[in-house]
Parts: sequence; C-alpha cells; structure tokens
Amino acid sequence: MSVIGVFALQGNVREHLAMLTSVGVEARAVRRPAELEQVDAMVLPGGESTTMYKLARTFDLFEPLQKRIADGMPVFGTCAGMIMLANEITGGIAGQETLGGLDVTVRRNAFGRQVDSFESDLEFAALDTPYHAVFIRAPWVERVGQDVEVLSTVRSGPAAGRIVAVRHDRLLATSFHPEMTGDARLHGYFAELVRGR
Ligand SMILES: NC(=O)CC[C@H](N)C(=O)O
Repeated sequence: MSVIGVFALQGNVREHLAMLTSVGVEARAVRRPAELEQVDAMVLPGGESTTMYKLARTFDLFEPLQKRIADGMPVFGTCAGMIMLANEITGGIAGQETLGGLDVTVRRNAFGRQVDSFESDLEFAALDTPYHAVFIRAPWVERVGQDVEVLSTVRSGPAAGRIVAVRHDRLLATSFHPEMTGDARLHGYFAELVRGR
C-alpha cells in the first residue's frame, strides 16, 4: 500500500491526515528527512507559504523535498502548498523560495481584501458534481505551462475564470482547502494518481 506523507512543520496537518485515512490511504506526518524517505507521495497543506519555506529550510526538508519532486514523487499542494509547488510566484516576500516542480505562475493572496476568504461551488474536470471549495487568503494560477491541465476555474463574481486547480502529471494543486469540508473526493483522486504510478 502506498504511504502518503503530510508536510507537518506548519499548516492544516491533522485535517489532511484524516482525509487521506478516510480514502483508505496510510498517511503519516513528515517533519524530518528520514520520515520523507518512508513515504511514496506528499501533501503540502495550506498555511503560510513564507513560514513553510523558512521552516523547511531550518529543518533540512527543503532540498530533500525538491529532490524527491524532481525524481517524480507525486505531490498534492493545497493553498500555501500550491504556492510551494509553483515554479514561479508573484506577490511573495523578498527572498521567498518555492520547491517548484509545477510549471505555473501563482499569485499569492490573489483574491484581494474584500474576498479574503470565501466559499464557492466549483465544476471539476474529474468529478461528476460540483465541489464546495473554501478559499482562505488564497492564491490563483496566473500562467500555466504547456503541459499543465486546468482542472477548475472560479465560475462567477469578480474572479470568474481564475484558475484554482491544476494538474501536471503527478503534481496536483488547488488554491482552496479540500481538507476542510469533509468532501474527500480530491484526496481520493490524488490517492488514485499515486496508486497508478
Ligand atoms: N490558506 C492559505 O494557505 C493561505 C496562503 C497564504 N496566503 C500564503 O501566501 O502562504
């Protein structure tokens, strides 16, 4: 059985572990390089990407994670985790680094102040019925590379058309928090992607 790790230095760790367990996956918190070696795939949770990258550096996880991603490990990045996966970001703090791997440009805190946090029903390429998504100071995707598939965009309102879920091969990323609504379909989708490898 595949083991999926959750980056556990910062962010919504428990919620992701619970969702992964609910779709029949063995899930483990990852805080150390030795723990990273024990997993087949990773979830990078929502939280605060500026803190995440600093903690990843401090706890010597940054480079091992980068290397695993470059070697083909499947990763699901949510919100701050999407920022961490992006090859390029805008609106980052000075010196903010990302792990990269996903050929997209992501804008941090893109939805602006008046809609700092909001909820929306999204159509999803891979799902039969809409997915109720929770956005919290969320990023959006401003540019997608040639091989990146857009899975979902905002349907209405001032941000209509903005890209909020993408996939490139084994890398999956959402602007919103799929661990917060009790709908485990995206964790299931990721688990399938991991099993398929
Ligand atoms: N909910 C979140 O993960 C917010 C992301 C946060 N705004 C960041 O830039 O990292």
